[in-house]
Amino acid sequence: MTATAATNAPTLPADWRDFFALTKPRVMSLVIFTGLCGLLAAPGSINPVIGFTAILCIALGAGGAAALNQWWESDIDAGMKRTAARPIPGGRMVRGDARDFGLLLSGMSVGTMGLAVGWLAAAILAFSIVYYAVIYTMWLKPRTPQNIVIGGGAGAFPPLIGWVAVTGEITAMPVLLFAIIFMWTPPHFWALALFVQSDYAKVGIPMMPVAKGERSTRRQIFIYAALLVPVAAAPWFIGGTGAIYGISAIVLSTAFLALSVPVALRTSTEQDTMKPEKRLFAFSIIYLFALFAVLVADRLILAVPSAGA
Ligand code: HEM
Ligand SMILES: CC(C)=CCC/C(C)=C/CC/C(C)=C/COP(=O)(O)OP(=O)(O)O
Repeated sequence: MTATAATNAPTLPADWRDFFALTKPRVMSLVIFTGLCGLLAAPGSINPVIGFTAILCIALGAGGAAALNQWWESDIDAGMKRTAARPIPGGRMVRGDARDFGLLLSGMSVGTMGLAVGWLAAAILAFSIVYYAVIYTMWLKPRTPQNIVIGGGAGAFPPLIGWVAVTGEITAMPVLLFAIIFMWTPPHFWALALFVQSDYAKVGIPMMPVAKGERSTRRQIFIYAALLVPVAAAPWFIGGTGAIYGISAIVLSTAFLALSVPVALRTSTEQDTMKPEKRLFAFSIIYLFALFAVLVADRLILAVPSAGA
């Protein structure tokens, strides 16, 4: 919960698998993918080696921030079933090693991004690391049920960073890509929080279902999913993409909204198997992968002259 809280003494030596686990690789795969899609969808071109370096830096920065997150909240992780086996609460790593690893990855990623790619992309990367590790993890998460609404901004930066790595400037399109993930994060996370809420309650984290109740959380999931429909389609409305993206975005977002309806209509007395919540959470991940894939497909198809004329 805090950097000074007591944690288990490690009983096993950490190996590379524990350091890898510290970067939350499964969650980060989508972070890296959205960053890559931001880079590939941006107008103009980038030297492939520099483009690869930019994506590597996003991966290292996100992994470093995840390590700092686990350094800070190892006692919270120890108290929840879902996270108790992580390297620190699992007794395989000392907290200081996680902190040093996180700082090293973060420093290397920002420095390399600045020197090899550009300082605007590096500054946004640095800000997103601080956003996740400090603003979200240390400040908002233990204090307010709005933690992930505001904190969700951290995970929304990668496509913006990828885009800026190519163009060197912040324009409407990368801001819209940021806005899409920003709107997507509350339904993504609260769907999961509804079926692991007892874990969060146990460790005193005021996640929305714990702090404001299920009814309010379910209503808010629907509201954010509804807002996501126009926000996801906005890149098409402003002429930043073609119809391939636009129509796919509307179809995907409408499906996401449709899956949020049974979640919104249920009441707290209907706990049972939590099937609608699990379905919405699983689809949230497919949704974002698909939306960003289609953004790139749209750009590549439109860029091929024979396909457009
Ligand atoms: C504050 C914002 C967010 C919160 C609180 C959150 C929380 C979570 C949690 C607790 C899980 C459960 C699995 C695990 O512990 O690894 C999860 C899964 C996942 N999240 Fe998020 N998430 C957030 C934002 C994001 C963002 C921005 C992305 C990517 C763009 C993302 C991608 C994923 C993916 C891919 C999984 C599935 C991982 C697996 O298969 O185990 N999340 N998220
Ligand atoms: C480039 C860069 C820094 C990107 C940021 C990456 C990113 C996806 C940040 C936000 C979200 C995230 C994984 C939250 C997990 O919540 P949690 O840490 O509260 O979850 P837990 O309960 O599993 O620890």
